[in-house]
Amino acid sequence: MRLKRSDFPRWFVFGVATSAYQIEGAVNEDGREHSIWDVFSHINGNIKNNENGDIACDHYHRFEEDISIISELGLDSYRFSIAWPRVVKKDGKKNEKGLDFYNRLVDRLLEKDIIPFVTLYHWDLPYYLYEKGGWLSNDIAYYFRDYAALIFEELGDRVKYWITLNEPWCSSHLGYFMGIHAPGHKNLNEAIKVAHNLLRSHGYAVEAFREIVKDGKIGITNVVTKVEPANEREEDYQFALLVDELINGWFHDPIVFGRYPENAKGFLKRFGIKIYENDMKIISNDIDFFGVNYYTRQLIEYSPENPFMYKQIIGKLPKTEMNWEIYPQGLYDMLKKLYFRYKLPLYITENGMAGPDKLENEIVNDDYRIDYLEQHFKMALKAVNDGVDLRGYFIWTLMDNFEWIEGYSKRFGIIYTDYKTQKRYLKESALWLKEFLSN
Ligand SMILES: N=[N+]=NCCCCNC(=O)[C@@H]1[C@H]2[C@H](O)[C@@H](O)[C@H](O)[C@@H](CO)[C@@H]12
Repeated sequence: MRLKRSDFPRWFVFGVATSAYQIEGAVNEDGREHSIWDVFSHINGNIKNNENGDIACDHYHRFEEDISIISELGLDSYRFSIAWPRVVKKDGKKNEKGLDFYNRLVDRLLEKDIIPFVTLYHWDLPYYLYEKGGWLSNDIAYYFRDYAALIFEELGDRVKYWITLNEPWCSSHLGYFMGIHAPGHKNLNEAIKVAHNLLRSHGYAVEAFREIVKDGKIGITNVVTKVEPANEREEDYQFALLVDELINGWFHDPIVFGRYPENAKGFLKRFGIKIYENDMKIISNDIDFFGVNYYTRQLIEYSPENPFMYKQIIGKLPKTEMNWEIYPQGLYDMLKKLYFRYKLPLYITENGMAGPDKLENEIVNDDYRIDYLEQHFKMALKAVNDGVDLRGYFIWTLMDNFEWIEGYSKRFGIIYTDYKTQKRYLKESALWLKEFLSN
């Protein structure tokens, strides 16, 4: 039975998502300062083919065209992020030209009847703050609060949906423990401290938001991975529960319950990791929704010979170009788990896949992406019908863009980006989406 837009409630929002560093380019234009990703991507070996976001999709100059495509597809909303280095200069003063770009972007969206959903931080920390300690410094929360307040003042009259942070798990664990994201540190103690300062920063921004944007809604977006035992063994089950707390609960519980998950805390303490509990009152300032970025599941197996006594197993389901299993059931499971545990409205703020997309005669036949999206749409609808207060779904992503350490080798877009010409081509999935949204 073919899924139709009218199967969803009328108020359900369909959107598409991007982030500043992945699409804007113009990294040295109009006084933009450098971010930790500008520095990290220019260090040889960090990014596949030593690529970087210097030009990306040149969205800084092509945003009108890109918004026209969003409008042409019939999407309700567009989620994008503000580049902190573009709007606050090293001396702390605001960068008028940077703010002007986002004002024009928002105004264009509103002209086209597209609801702006703004992410304040999607990983591009100003490098001048990193030099002062960055997310490791207690003071970062006050810098973030001041940056957030500036943006709320600037755009809050027209933007009513806000996300403080995108995926603090990635910023802390990939950036400070695994070292594969900027700034490339490999220290679990640092990662846990960074996670705490990210949550503190989130809390201070929410406090500022309540004073400045009285009629707005604010939340935080976490990547939510379904964690399952690799086998039916009790130990696998126990470690799956633990990993679920470490990667999911760690970034949700403090915001709703004002405390970190117990098992994960005990587990980290046994490895000598210092746990921070200050500012839990600020961290647990009420929010209006959780953003859910869903991609796949993780299979966990008890493995005593490993330092953390477990290991991740690669499952047997069909995979995307990122080698992530395609597992729509996990989306449904996690939407139910999040909603019934935290009782907060949810938006799927990212879901999508990297595919082997080839442009031939100006066509990209990505029927695998149509199937992926339809399967995940169905799981979202199932969750809504089962009582989950799910209010929208944003596809990751609008157009192929800079996929972090994968550079431009991975294509997640429903629009194909030809980086040589900067031409945009609607993939079959975009044409399918347009048809889906039209009925
Ligand atoms: N096992 N396992 N894997 C699942 C863990 C995925 C972690 N990466 C993300 O969530 C990033 C998120 C980011 O917001 C966006 O900027 C990225 O472009 C997408 C695609 O990569 C996703």
